[in-house]
Amino acid sequence: MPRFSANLSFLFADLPFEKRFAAAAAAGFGGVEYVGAYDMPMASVKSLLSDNGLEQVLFNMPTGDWEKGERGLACRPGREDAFRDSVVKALDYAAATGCRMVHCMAGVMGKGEDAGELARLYCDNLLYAADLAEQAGVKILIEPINPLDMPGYLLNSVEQAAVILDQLDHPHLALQFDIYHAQIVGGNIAARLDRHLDKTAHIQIAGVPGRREPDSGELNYPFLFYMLDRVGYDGWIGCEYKPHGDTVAGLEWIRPWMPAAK
Ligand SMILES: O=C(O)C(=O)[C@@H](O)CO
Ligand SMILES: [Mg+2]
Repeated sequence: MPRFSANLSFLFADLPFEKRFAAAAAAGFGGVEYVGAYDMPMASVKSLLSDNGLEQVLFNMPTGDWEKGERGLACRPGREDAFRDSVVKALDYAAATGCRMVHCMAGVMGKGEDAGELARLYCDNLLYAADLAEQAGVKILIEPINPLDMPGYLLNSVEQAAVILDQLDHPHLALQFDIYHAQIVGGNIAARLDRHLDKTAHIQIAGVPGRREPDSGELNYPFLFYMLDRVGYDGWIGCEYKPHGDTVAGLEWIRPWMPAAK
Protein backbone atom coordinates (compact mmCIF):
# COMPACT_ATOMS: atom_id res chain seq x y z
CA MET A 1 0.00 0.00 0.00
CA PRO A 2 1.59 3.34 -0.98
CA ARG A 3 2.33 5.82 1.84
CA PHE A 4 1.69 9.36 0.71
CA SER A 5 3.41 12.46 1.96
CA ALA A 6 1.90 15.93 1.40
CA ASN A 7 4.32 18.38 -0.15
CA LEU A 8 3.40 21.57 1.70
CA SER A 9 5.23 23.80 -0.78
CA PHE A 10 2.63 22.71 -3.37
CA LEU A 11 -0.50 21.46 -1.57
CA PHE A 12 -2.77 23.66 0.59
CA ALA A 13 -0.98 26.67 -0.88
CA ASP A 14 -3.99 28.90 -0.16
CA LEU A 15 -3.26 28.54 3.57
CA PRO A 16 -0.47 30.15 5.58
CA PHE A 17 2.43 27.68 5.77
CA GLU A 18 1.93 26.76 9.44
CA LYS A 19 -1.75 25.94 8.84
CA ARG A 20 -0.89 23.46 6.08
CA PHE A 21 0.27 20.85 8.63
CA ALA A 22 -3.20 20.50 10.21
CA ALA A 23 -4.82 20.53 6.77
CA ALA A 24 -2.55 17.69 5.61
CA ALA A 25 -3.34 15.63 8.72
CA ALA A 26 -7.10 16.21 8.29
CA ALA A 27 -6.85 15.07 4.69
CA GLY A 28 -5.36 11.77 5.93
CA PHE A 29 -1.64 12.30 5.27
CA GLY A 30 0.78 10.75 7.75
CA GLY A 31 3.85 12.59 6.49
CA VAL A 32 4.84 15.97 5.11
CA GLU A 33 7.67 17.37 3.03
CA TYR A 34 8.47 20.83 1.71
CA VAL A 35 11.29 22.94 0.33
CA GLY A 36 12.29 24.26 3.75
CA ALA A 37 11.04 25.96 6.90
CA TYR A 38 14.28 27.68 7.85
CA ASP A 39 12.53 30.96 8.68
CA MET A 40 10.66 29.17 11.50
CA PRO A 41 12.29 28.18 14.79
CA MET A 42 13.01 24.44 14.93
CA ALA A 43 10.85 24.07 18.05
CA SER A 44 7.82 25.50 16.19
CA VAL A 45 8.23 23.05 13.31
CA LYS A 46 8.60 20.22 15.79
CA SER A 47 5.35 21.25 17.56
CA LEU A 48 3.45 21.49 14.29
CA LEU A 49 4.50 17.94 13.49
CA SER A 50 3.73 16.45 16.87
CA ASP A 51 0.47 18.40 17.39
CA ASN A 52 -0.78 16.97 14.11
CA GLY A 53 0.68 13.47 14.40
CA LEU A 54 2.81 13.94 11.28
CA GLU A 55 6.17 12.53 10.26
CA GLN A 56 8.70 14.90 8.71
CA VAL A 57 9.59 12.93 5.59
CA LEU A 58 11.88 15.27 3.67
CA PHE A 59 12.97 18.85 3.10
CA ASN A 60 15.62 20.57 1.01
CA MET A 61 18.91 22.01 2.18
CA PRO A 62 18.90 25.80 2.00
CA THR A 63 19.15 26.43 -1.73
CA GLY A 64 20.97 29.76 -1.83
CA ASP A 65 19.37 32.98 -3.01
CA TRP A 66 16.28 31.81 -4.97
CA GLU A 67 15.40 35.38 -6.03
CA LYS A 68 18.83 35.74 -7.62
CA GLY A 69 18.38 32.47 -9.51
CA GLU A 70 20.24 30.05 -7.26
CA ARG A 71 18.73 26.55 -7.25
CA GLY A 72 21.04 24.84 -4.81
CA LEU A 73 24.71 25.39 -4.09
CA ALA A 74 26.30 21.98 -4.53
CA CYS A 75 27.82 22.59 -7.98
CA ARG A 76 28.56 26.30 -7.56
CA PRO A 77 32.20 27.42 -7.55
CA GLY A 78 32.82 30.09 -4.94
CA ARG A 79 29.88 28.96 -2.82
CA GLU A 80 31.67 26.12 -1.01
CA ASP A 81 31.47 27.76 2.43
CA ALA A 82 27.79 28.57 1.99
CA PHE A 83 27.20 24.99 0.88
CA ARG A 84 28.89 23.62 4.00
CA ASP A 85 26.80 25.96 6.18
CA SER A 86 23.67 24.76 4.38
CA VAL A 87 24.51 21.13 5.19
CA VAL A 88 24.95 21.91 8.88
CA LYS A 89 21.73 23.93 9.02
CA ALA A 90 19.72 21.21 7.25
CA LEU A 91 21.08 18.51 9.54
CA ASP A 92 20.23 20.61 12.61
CA TYR A 93 16.63 20.92 11.42
CA ALA A 94 16.59 17.23 10.54
CA ALA A 95 17.71 16.30 14.06
CA ALA A 96 15.07 18.57 15.61
CA THR A 97 12.24 17.22 13.48
CA GLY A 98 13.26 13.57 13.23
CA CYS A 99 13.65 13.90 9.46
CA ARG A 100 15.74 11.13 7.85
CA MET A 101 16.04 12.46 4.29
CA VAL A 102 17.34 15.79 3.01
CA HIS A 103 17.29 16.82 -0.64
CA CYS A 104 20.48 18.49 -1.83
CA MET A 105 19.80 20.62 -4.91
CA ALA A 106 22.66 20.66 -7.41
CA GLY A 107 22.43 24.22 -8.72
CA VAL A 108 22.35 25.72 -12.21
CA MET A 109 25.14 26.06 -14.75
CA GLY A 110 26.04 29.51 -15.98
CA LYS A 111 26.60 30.24 -19.68
CA GLY A 112 30.03 29.05 -20.83
CA GLU A 113 30.75 27.11 -17.65
CA ASP A 114 32.38 23.70 -17.91
CA ALA A 115 29.83 21.04 -16.94
CA GLY A 116 32.63 18.60 -16.06
CA GLU A 117 34.20 21.04 -13.59
CA LEU A 118 30.84 21.73 -11.97
CA ALA A 119 30.10 18.01 -11.78
CA ARG A 120 33.41 17.40 -10.00
CA LEU A 121 32.62 20.06 -7.39
CA TYR A 122 29.08 18.68 -7.07
CA CYS A 123 30.45 15.20 -6.31
CA ASP A 124 32.98 16.54 -3.77
CA ASN A 125 30.22 18.47 -2.02
CA LEU A 126 27.89 15.48 -2.04
CA LEU A 127 30.54 13.39 -0.32
CA TYR A 128 31.08 16.10 2.26
CA ALA A 129 27.33 16.24 2.96
CA ALA A 130 26.97 12.46 3.00
CA ASP A 131 29.76 12.01 5.55
CA LEU A 132 28.10 14.50 7.93
CA ALA A 133 24.68 13.00 7.22
CA GLU A 134 25.94 9.54 8.07
CA GLN A 135 26.90 10.73 11.55
CA ALA A 136 23.39 12.16 11.90
CA GLY A 137 21.59 9.07 10.57
CA VAL A 138 20.24 11.03 7.59
CA LYS A 139 20.30 10.30 3.84
CA ILE A 140 21.21 12.96 1.32
CA LEU A 141 19.04 12.71 -1.79
CA ILE A 142 19.72 13.93 -5.29
CA GLU A 143 16.84 14.63 -7.66
CA PRO A 144 17.00 14.98 -11.44
CA ILE A 145 14.90 17.98 -12.52
CA ASN A 146 13.70 18.55 -16.07
CA PRO A 147 15.43 21.41 -17.90
CA LEU A 148 12.19 22.96 -19.17
CA ASP A 149 11.05 23.82 -15.64
CA MET A 150 14.56 24.66 -14.44
CA PRO A 151 16.80 25.73 -17.34
CA GLY A 152 20.50 25.08 -16.75
CA TYR A 153 19.93 22.74 -13.79
CA LEU A 154 22.96 20.44 -13.58
CA LEU A 155 21.18 17.15 -12.89
CA ASN A 156 18.48 16.28 -15.43
CA SER A 157 18.19 12.54 -15.84
CA VAL A 158 17.76 9.57 -13.57
CA GLU A 159 20.53 7.84 -15.51
CA GLN A 160 22.96 10.71 -14.82
CA ALA A 161 22.05 10.49 -11.11
CA ALA A 162 22.55 6.71 -11.12
CA VAL A 163 26.06 7.07 -12.55
CA ILE A 164 26.94 9.64 -9.86
CA LEU A 165 25.55 7.42 -7.10
CA ASP A 166 27.42 4.41 -8.46
CA GLN A 167 30.68 6.33 -8.66
CA LEU A 168 30.39 7.91 -5.21
CA ASP A 169 29.14 4.66 -3.69
CA HIS A 170 28.22 6.22 -0.33
CA PRO A 171 25.58 4.52 1.85
CA HIS A 172 24.08 7.89 2.79
CA LEU A 173 23.51 9.10 -0.76
CA ALA A 174 20.35 8.08 -2.61
CA LEU A 175 18.00 8.98 -5.44
CA GLN A 176 14.86 11.10 -5.18
CA PHE A 177 12.91 9.77 -8.15
CA ASP A 178 10.45 12.46 -9.16
CA ILE A 179 8.25 10.73 -11.73
CA TYR A 180 7.01 14.05 -13.13
CA HIS A 181 10.54 15.16 -14.09
CA ALA A 182 11.54 11.66 -15.23
CA GLN A 183 8.54 11.41 -17.55
CA ILE A 184 9.53 14.69 -19.23
CA VAL A 185 13.17 13.54 -19.46
CA GLY A 186 12.98 10.07 -20.97
CA GLY A 187 9.57 8.54 -20.15
CA ASN A 188 9.46 4.73 -19.92
CA ILE A 189 8.76 5.17 -16.21
CA ALA A 190 7.92 1.63 -15.09
CA ALA A 191 11.13 0.15 -16.49
CA ARG A 192 13.29 3.00 -15.16
CA LEU A 193 11.72 2.84 -11.70
CA ASP A 194 12.36 -0.88 -11.63
CA ARG A 195 15.96 -0.43 -12.80
CA HIS A 196 16.82 2.26 -10.26
CA LEU A 197 14.69 1.19 -7.30
CA ASP A 198 17.68 -0.07 -5.31
CA LYS A 199 19.06 3.49 -5.31
CA THR A 200 15.70 5.18 -4.68
CA ALA A 201 14.91 6.47 -1.19
CA HIS A 202 11.99 8.72 -2.11
CA ILE A 203 9.48 9.10 -4.94
CA GLN A 204 7.47 12.18 -5.94
CA ILE A 205 4.48 12.37 -8.27
CA ALA A 206 2.45 14.77 -10.41
CA GLY A 207 0.46 14.59 -13.62
CA VAL A 208 2.24 15.24 -16.91
CA PRO A 209 1.78 17.66 -18.59
CA GLY A 210 0.94 20.53 -16.25
CA ARG A 211 2.19 19.16 -12.91
CA ARG A 212 -1.42 18.80 -11.77
CA GLU A 213 -3.19 16.04 -9.82
CA PRO A 214 -1.77 12.61 -10.74
CA ASP A 215 -5.10 11.48 -12.20
CA SER A 216 -4.68 13.80 -15.18
CA GLY A 217 -2.37 13.45 -18.13
CA GLU A 218 -0.35 10.76 -19.80
CA LEU A 219 0.82 8.69 -16.78
CA ASN A 220 -1.12 5.75 -15.33
CA TYR A 221 -0.38 6.20 -11.63
CA PRO A 222 -2.63 3.38 -10.32
CA PHE A 223 -0.54 1.00 -12.42
CA LEU A 224 2.72 2.48 -11.08
CA PHE A 225 1.51 2.25 -7.44
CA TYR A 226 0.55 -1.38 -8.04
CA MET A 227 3.95 -2.05 -9.56
CA LEU A 228 5.77 -0.34 -6.66
CA ASP A 229 3.87 -2.55 -4.22
CA ARG A 230 4.75 -5.64 -6.24
CA VAL A 231 8.47 -4.84 -6.16
CA GLY A 232 8.31 -4.06 -2.43
CA TYR A 233 8.90 -0.29 -2.41
CA ASP A 234 8.26 0.73 1.19
CA GLY A 235 9.27 4.40 1.07
CA TRP A 236 7.06 7.47 0.88
CA ILE A 237 5.43 8.90 -2.23
CA GLY A 238 5.48 12.68 -2.13
CA CYS A 239 2.49 14.50 -3.64
CA GLU A 240 4.31 17.35 -5.30
CA TYR A 241 1.77 18.84 -7.67
CA LYS A 242 -0.13 22.07 -8.21
CA PRO A 243 -3.80 21.38 -7.44
CA HIS A 244 -6.26 22.55 -10.10
CA GLY A 245 -8.33 24.21 -7.37
CA ASP A 246 -9.03 23.32 -3.75
CA THR A 247 -6.45 20.76 -2.56
CA VAL A 248 -8.94 18.58 -0.66
CA ALA A 249 -11.47 18.57 -3.51
CA GLY A 250 -8.66 17.45 -5.80
CA LEU A 251 -7.70 14.51 -3.57
CA GLU A 252 -10.35 12.12 -4.88
CA TRP A 253 -7.64 10.23 -6.77
CA ILE A 254 -5.93 9.26 -3.49
CA ARG A 255 -8.96 7.79 -1.69
CA PRO A 256 -8.56 4.16 -2.84
CA TRP A 257 -5.22 4.17 -1.00
CA MET A 258 -5.63 6.81 1.73
CA PRO A 259 -8.89 7.60 3.56
CA ALA A 260 -9.44 11.08 5.02
CA ALA A 261 -8.81 11.37 8.78
CA LYS A 262 -11.90 10.68 10.91
O1 LIG B 1 11.14 20.70 -7.95
C1 LIG B 1 11.09 19.59 -7.44
O2 LIG B 1 10.68 18.62 -8.09
C2 LIG B 1 11.49 19.36 -6.06
O3 LIG B 1 11.38 18.25 -5.60
C3 LIG B 1 11.96 20.45 -5.20
O4 LIG B 1 12.71 19.93 -4.15
C4 LIG B 1 12.73 21.53 -5.82
O5 LIG B 1 12.50 22.65 -5.04
MG1 LIG C 1 10.49 16.89 -6.94
